[in-house]
Amino acid sequence: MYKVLVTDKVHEEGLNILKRNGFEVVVDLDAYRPEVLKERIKGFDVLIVRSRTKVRREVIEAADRLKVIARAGSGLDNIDLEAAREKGIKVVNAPDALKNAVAELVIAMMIVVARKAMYSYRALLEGKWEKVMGTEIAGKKLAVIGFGRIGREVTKKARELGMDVIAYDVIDMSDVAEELGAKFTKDLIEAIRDADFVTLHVPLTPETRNLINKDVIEKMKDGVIIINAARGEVMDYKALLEALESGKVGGAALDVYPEEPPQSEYLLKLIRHPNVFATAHIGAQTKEAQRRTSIEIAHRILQALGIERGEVT
Ligand SMILES: O=C(O)[C@H](O)COP(=O)(O)O
Repeated sequence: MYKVLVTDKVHEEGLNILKRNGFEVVVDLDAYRPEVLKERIKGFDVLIVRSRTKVRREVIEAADRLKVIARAGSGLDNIDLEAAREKGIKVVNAPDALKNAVAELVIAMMIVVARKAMYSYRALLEGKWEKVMGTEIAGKKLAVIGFGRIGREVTKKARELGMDVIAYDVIDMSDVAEELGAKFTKDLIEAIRDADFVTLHVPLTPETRNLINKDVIEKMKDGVIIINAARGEVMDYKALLEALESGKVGGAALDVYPEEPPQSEYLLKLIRHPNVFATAHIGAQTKEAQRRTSIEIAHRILQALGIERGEVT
């Protein structure tokens, strides 16, 4: 019988699929801490995590039976893929299940910041009636940085709302962009240069760490609005704070941070900035996405173990 350890909140529907297949499923939400996980992992064949659990080399090396690490979500930056590969442990994720949830949040964030709605709301809480003046998103130019599943979903929705989209990626995807009525470039600066809105959708890798740095921000249009629902580390938030303070950046919406929850002084300053709308990594936090993710991940686990047919990517 396969034993599964779940260290983050995962929808029960996917876990029930595993149980129906004879798996023993143990949910231990305290085991996400690396020092606990190192011990707890022993005896388990499958580990299911979200972004909170960091599956580092020490954990992987301490595992004695582990065959599959399942990321109930998309980003794999919290898993040491190299260490897993070395031990022959398969890593699976569910990149399709949450793209709509993230894309909807990104569209909402663009509108909230463009309309300065967060400012009006904060003022209202203080008893002030602030009829702030905003801008519309229709007819504006959006740069989508990273043209994977989420970037493409954002593009689709932004086009429906009348935005002009330019997509950037390192892989040529001009055909897909054309189908969605967007332009495509492999040149980051070309993508951001004239954009009114910039939204980030790259995975966190050594190549994308700090991708949106001070130099890149300087090349953006004055008053640009930046959205980050990808990973905090892909952008230099100290540079963003400076750019917000100087007025170079007109506003920002952030769902992710280099430390979660954010505690450093500059991050707290950033999320308290009047032109910032910030949320707590809720991109994939919808009932629909969590349900779909758990089901997708259950099937990928069954496939990885050869119980069900299908390709494991
Ligand atoms: O990469 C992801 O799947 C998203 O960022 C969501 O992360 P979470 O599952 O930790 O909420």
